[in-house]
Amino acid sequence: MVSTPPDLRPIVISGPSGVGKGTLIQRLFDAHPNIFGLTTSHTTRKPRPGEIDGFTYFFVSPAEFSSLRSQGALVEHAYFSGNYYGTSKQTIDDQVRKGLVVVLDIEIHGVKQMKENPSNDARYIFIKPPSFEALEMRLRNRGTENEEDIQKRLAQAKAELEYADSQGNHDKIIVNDSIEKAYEELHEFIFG
Ligand SMILES: Nc1ncnc2c1ncn2[C@@H]1O[C@H](COP(=O)(O)OP(=O)(O)OP(=O)(O)O)[C@@H](O)[C@H]1O
Repeated sequence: MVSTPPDLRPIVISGPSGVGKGTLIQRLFDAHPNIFGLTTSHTTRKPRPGEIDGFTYFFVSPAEFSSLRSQGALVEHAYFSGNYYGTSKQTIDDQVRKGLVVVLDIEIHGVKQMKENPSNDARYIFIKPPSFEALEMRLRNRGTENEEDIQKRLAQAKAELEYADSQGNHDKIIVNDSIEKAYEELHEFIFG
């Protein structure tokens, strides 16, 4: 049976790096094919071999990115490691037009930018680690970052956790202790 969430607004999922956002989102997509849609970001980064323009990213020049930004075409944008990244209104609208519920996986600054504009009507979910130590262990066990990157991500995680602890910043906070329980809670929030 195809189940559709009762609330069709975009779902914004944030939380520190390594907390399990990607894992939870993948489960959601696998369990409910053709219900959710991901957006395609714009970036000024150069494509890597195998990356496809308009699919992996929309690859644009710094001038094009700046123009999109000044036109207000981006709902959120960030500068990371020498390049700009952003989500356009258009990519969200494209998915909505296909009848899909948009899921956005974005970091704290993006969440703040989206919330500054009330026309970005969305549901905000924060994924929290059971403890800071557990987060550090997950990041290390994942083995995809070097030590410097891990330290950067942990410093950023502190700011994200403080933001999440302030009242009213998210519609739902889920502690990802057991992945099964966290997924159940996510599912209940989205479909309940
Ligand atoms: N509940 C859990 N218990 C233990 N390990 C977990 C749990 N949830 C996820 N993990 C593991 O933690 C690691 C980080 O998960 P994931 O890559 O989904 O994080 P993320 O929040 O998407 O990170 P990033 O923002 O850096 O992409 C993975 O190795 C994943 O298998």
